[in-house]
Amino acid sequence: MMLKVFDNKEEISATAAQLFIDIAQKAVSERGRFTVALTGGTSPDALYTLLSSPAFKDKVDWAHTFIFWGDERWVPLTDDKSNAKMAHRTLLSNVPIPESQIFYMWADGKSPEEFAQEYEQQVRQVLGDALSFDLVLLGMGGEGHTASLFPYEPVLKEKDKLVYAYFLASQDMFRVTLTAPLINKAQNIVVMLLGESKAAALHEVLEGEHNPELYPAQLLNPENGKLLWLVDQAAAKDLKGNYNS
Ligand SMILES: O=C(O)[C@H](O)[C@@H](O)[C@H](O)[C@H](O)COP(=O)(O)O
Repeated sequence: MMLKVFDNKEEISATAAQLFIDIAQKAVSERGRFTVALTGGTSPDALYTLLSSPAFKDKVDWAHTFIFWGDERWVPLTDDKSNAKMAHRTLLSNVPIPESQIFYMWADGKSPEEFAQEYEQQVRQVLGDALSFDLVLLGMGGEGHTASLFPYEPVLKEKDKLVYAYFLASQDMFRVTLTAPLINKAQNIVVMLLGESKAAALHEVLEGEHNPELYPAQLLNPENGKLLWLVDQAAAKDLKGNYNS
């Protein structure tokens, strides 16, 4: 695990954009394609905008890029609550990626559970036996959830399914999420988080007792890949360890 602390969102976004490009270029040169799971929330919008800007856009081989999501709210893509809507507006509508290589976590007229099974098949088809994303981008909520791995939900104990759908009663909506076992097969997991509201949870996740039921982000533990936290000073303020050395 590595953690880097930055002064502001611009610096986090610029670092994440360069990482995205480096990982994409390495994946395409070694395996002929780049597979990435995007994240929602407000943390990645500047990253997505940067990636689609003239300075960065041509550095990613979009024709060989496959886009998935770490999690999604079960709402139509036009709904403001859709994680994909923001990614589409800031990134995907501005880069030359084939529509067939964008795997939205939503389909009309299906149950979320049925959809999750189909999404798992698509993940298996694209990732092959290794089931390893080149990059999984994530955020973290102020109570320690990541993707749609929310505290005390049965999804936290899922060992077999790669993609899981369930009704999140506290938010009165269905969620679809990659499970921890799949996320942990990734080559690179990058978690971006900003703001004081994340500070207590970040401290507990990284330095508190192991209790992933309460702090699901503790489930992030890549099998062979790397885990990198990109955080701002406010989110890092309760950390005791020295991570920047
Ligand atoms: O699906 C969701 O409810 C959100 O996408 C959520 O998981 C978000 O990613 C984190 O809470 C971090 O949010 P911020 O990036 O806005 O801090």
